[in-house]
Amino acid sequence: MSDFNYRDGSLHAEEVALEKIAEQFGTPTYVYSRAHFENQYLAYADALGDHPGLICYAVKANSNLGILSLLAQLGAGFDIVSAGELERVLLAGGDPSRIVFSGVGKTAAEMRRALEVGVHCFNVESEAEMARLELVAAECETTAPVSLRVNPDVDANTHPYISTGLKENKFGIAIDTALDVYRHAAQSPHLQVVGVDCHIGSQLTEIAPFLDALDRLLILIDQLTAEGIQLEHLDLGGGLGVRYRGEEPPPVSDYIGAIKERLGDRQLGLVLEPGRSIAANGGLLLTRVEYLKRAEEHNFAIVDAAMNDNLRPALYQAWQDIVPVTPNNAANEIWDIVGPVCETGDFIGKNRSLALQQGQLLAMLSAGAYGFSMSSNYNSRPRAAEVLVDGDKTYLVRARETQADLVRGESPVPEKRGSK
Ligand SMILES: Cc1ncc(COP(=O)(O)O)c(C=O)c1O
Ligand SMILES: N[C@@H](CCCC[NH3+])C(=O)O
Repeated sequence: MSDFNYRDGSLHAEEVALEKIAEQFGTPTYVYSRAHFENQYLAYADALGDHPGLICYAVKANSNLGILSLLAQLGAGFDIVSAGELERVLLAGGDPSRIVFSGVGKTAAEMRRALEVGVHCFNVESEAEMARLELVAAECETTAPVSLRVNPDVDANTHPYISTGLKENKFGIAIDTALDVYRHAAQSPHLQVVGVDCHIGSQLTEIAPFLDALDRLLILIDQLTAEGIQLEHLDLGGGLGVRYRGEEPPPVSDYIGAIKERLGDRQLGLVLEPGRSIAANGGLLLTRVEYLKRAEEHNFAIVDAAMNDNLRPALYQAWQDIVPVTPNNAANEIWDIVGPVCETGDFIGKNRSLALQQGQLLAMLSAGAYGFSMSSNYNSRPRAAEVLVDGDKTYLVRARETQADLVRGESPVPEKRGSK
C-alpha cells in the first residue's frame, strides 16, 4: 500500500492527510491515489511491451470519470458491459476503437450505439446475441467486429460467486460448440470475426488457471486456422487478484510473461481486461466512528459507512483491512465494525483488533475496486463522495449525493378520489 502511508502518525493518501480530506469533504468518502492507478496500468502496458494488443481496463471495477480520464490519458483501452459504461468512457476521453464490449445481455440499442462510435469488438456471449448483432449490423448497413466469449470450463479456484469460467456459469459459449458458431459468423456479410475471448473469474492468485484456459483457447484457434478462419487477437479477460489479507498474487510481469511465452511466435494480438488489479489498492473508504457499543457477545463500532457504500463484506464475506487514520496508544479490543443500515449483514469488518474512540476516523483499505461502483442508496442513504489525490492536490471527482439526488425522478401520487 505504498500510495497510502503514515506520516507523522497520520495516514496520508500520497501527500495529503486523510484528516484534511475528512474535514473538507466529510465522511464517508472514497479516496483514490492517482499514482497507484497509473503505475498499475503502466505495469500492464510495460509487460505487454511491443507485443500487439490492448490493455482494456474493466470499467465496472471503478467507473468514476476521474479514474477513466487518467487511464484514457495513458492510452488505455476499456472493457465495458453497458451503454452507460460506454458513455462514461467517451466522456472521459477514451478512444472507442480501444473498447471491447462484454456482457451477456446487450440490448439492440446498446449494439447500435457501439457500432455508431466504432468499438474495437463485441465479446459475444451466446448464439442468440450473435443473431441479434447480425441483424442490428445489417440495419445499420455495417459489419460488426466479433470475438466469441467461450467458456473453457476451467476451475479458477476462487470464490464461487466470482468464478465465471465453469460450464455451470451463465457466461460465454461452451467451448465445444464454439467452432460451429464461428463457422456461421465467418460467412455472414455483417459480422467480421476478429478474436476469441474468455474470462474465467476474479481475484485469482495463481497463474495456472489462466494458462489452462489459454491452452484450451489455443486448441480452438488451431482448429479455426485449419478451416481458414484467422483470428487477430486472443482476449484472456481480467481476473488477476490482489492482496487483501495475506494473498500473494503473482506480479503483473510474471502473469503476462507466462502468457506471452505460451503464445510463442503465433501472430496473435493479446487483449487483457484487468479491473481489480489496477484499482483495488488504489482506493480506501474513509469513515468516522459514530458510536461505540459494548454488548455481552460483541463490541460494535457503528461507523458512518455501510453496506450500501461497500457491499463486498456482506456479499462475499470479503475481508478488507480497517486501520485507524491516527493510531493511538490505547489497548486494542476486538470490534465488529458495522454501519447504520437495518440489516444484520451490514458490516464492513468483523473481529478487528483496534483501539477505538467515538468520533475517530477509520480507513477501509483495498476499496478502489468494486467499492463505489457497487454502492447503492439502500435506506435512502446518499452515496459517498469520491476524491482523487495527485501528489499534494485533491480533486473532488464525485460530489456527495444530496437529498434532492435521492428523490430525483420520483413523485408523490395525487390523493385517491373520495378517500376523505
Ligand atoms: C468480462 C469481464 N472482464 C473483466 C473483468 C474484470 O475482472 P477483474 O476485476 O477480476 O480483473 C470482469 C469481472 O470479473 C469481467 O466480467
Ligand atoms: N464484484 C466482485 C467481482 C466480480 C467481478 C465482476 N465480474 C468483487 O467485488 O469482488
